[in-house]
Parts: sequence; C-alpha cells; structure tokens
Amino acid sequence: MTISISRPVSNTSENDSKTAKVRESLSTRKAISQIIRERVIAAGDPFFANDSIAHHISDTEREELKKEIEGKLQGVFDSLIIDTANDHNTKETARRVAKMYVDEVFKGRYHPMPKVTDFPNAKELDEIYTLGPITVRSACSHHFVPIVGQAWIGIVPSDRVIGISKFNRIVDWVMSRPHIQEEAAIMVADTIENLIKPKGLAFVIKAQHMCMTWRGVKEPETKMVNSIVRGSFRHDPHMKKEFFDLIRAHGFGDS
Ligand SMILES: Nc1nc2c(ncn2[C@@H]2O[C@H](COP(=O)(O)OP(=O)(O)OP(=O)(O)O)[C@@H](O)[C@H]2O)c(=O)[nH]1
Repeated sequence: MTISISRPVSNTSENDSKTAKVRESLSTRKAISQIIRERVIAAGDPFFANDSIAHHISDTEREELKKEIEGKLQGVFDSLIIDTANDHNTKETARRVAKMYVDEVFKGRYHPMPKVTDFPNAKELDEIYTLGPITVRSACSHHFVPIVGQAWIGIVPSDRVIGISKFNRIVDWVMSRPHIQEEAAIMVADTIENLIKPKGLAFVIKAQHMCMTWRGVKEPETKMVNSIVRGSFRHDPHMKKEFFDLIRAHGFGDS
C-alpha cells in the first residue's frame, strides 16, 4: 500500500523574493524621526531643543517616534553595559524614558499647546494683576537634568483676557522642553504676548539648575533669576516697581 502525504507546495524562489522585498522595504524605509525632520526643514521651521515641532507630528507618528527613541535608548543602556535583559529594575527603562521625554518632560516639543479660551476685557481693566508663584519644571539643554523653580507673571490687559489657570498651562507647556533659562523666559513672554497682546507684560523666573546642584560645581544654594518686562512695565518705572513690590509680597525673594 502506498501512503501519500500531502504537503503544501512550497515555491522556494517566490518566498525568497518576497522575504527579500520585505527586508529591502524595511532597510530603505525612513525612520519616523527622519520623515518628521524633513517635514520641519521643508517648512523652514527651526527645531532647536527648545522649539515646538508639535504641529508637524500626528498622534500616530508620535507613538512611532516613541518606539524609535526606545530603541535608541536601549542602545545607550547597552553601551553603558547594563544587563537590562535580566535586571528587573531596568528591563523597561528604555520604554519609560522614551515615554517620559515625549509625553511628559518634553511634551512642549511634541504635543500641541493646551487650548486657551480668551474673553473680552469687558470692564476695560487697565490696572496690573499678578499671578504666582507658578511652579516651573524644565531641563537644561546642556546636560538634560532638571531645572526647578518658580515664576511670576504681571499683566496690564488690553481688550482680551484669559482664565488665570491658562497662564500655568502655558508656562508648563513652554518649560516642558530642554532650555536655558534666559531663552525660556523670552519664549513664555512671547507666547503670552501673542495670545492676549497685553498693554504690559512682566515675567520673572527664579530656578535652581540640577546641573549645578547634582553634578558639576555641586552648589546647592545658587538660583538664577531673570525677568522680562515689556510694554508699560518697561516704559513706566513706577509700574515696574509696583510689579516687583507685588510679587515680593507674594513670595518672590523669600528664598
Ligand atoms: N546661561 C545659562 N547657563 C546655564 C543654564 N543652565 C545651565 N547652564 C550652564 O551651562 C554651562 C555649560 O557649561 P560647559 O562648560 O559646556 O559644560 P560642563 O563642562 O559640564 O560645565 P560645568 O557645569 O561647569 O561642569 C554650565 O556652566 C551650566 O551651569 C542656563 O539656563 N543659562
């Protein structure tokens, strides 16, 4: 008796060519960071560490970008000779750090600005109001370690006002990028100015840089303070003084 066993017919040369095509497309497919970078360059937009590139990235691409960053960070941990395959503490660290960069500490680069509703300045208020302290969290561009501090805002409104919580949201969004403090202050001031075009705008930031406390000179006390004054705060010394007196009364200068 002859028993015949039927097997699926395997067309080896056809399969080989399919595999080759998949390999080729994987090897020639651009990394998502490259696709986004080319888009940003084509638009003529800057992409320094403290620039937002959120408007060039879709939600799906952001997820893909995190995967790419995770792979690259894994390479860093491999080069640091950490046994991430067996060390229960660092097994998922590449994924965690990629997510932390894109969705949390640097979300001001990859996520759009929070929605800000503005209202008419119905009573035509043209006195100073101040807001603070606003907790500031950022990271320095030089070492990628935290900058932590406080900020105060002074406004003399024109015809539009925004809800006060939106100032905290804007500060958080702008600061959530790698920065140097001087440029961060200018960027926050520019963002607020573009939104409500106030008659006067003051922004003061006081922060401690972990690149100076945790490493380097290891100086635990030094804080950097810088201020931006525009419009009526710049032209009128009495208004400027009133602003600084007001924020001093609300904690600026206490430590
Ligand atoms: N102007 C300014 N400098 C900053 C800021 N954040 C960090 N720095 C400083 O940037 C400098 C970078 O200096 P480098 O000499 O390139 O780096 P480094 O050799 O690691 O320097 P050290 O920190 O002195 O060890 C350091 O002195 C930091 O203290 C900031 O927001 N503004």
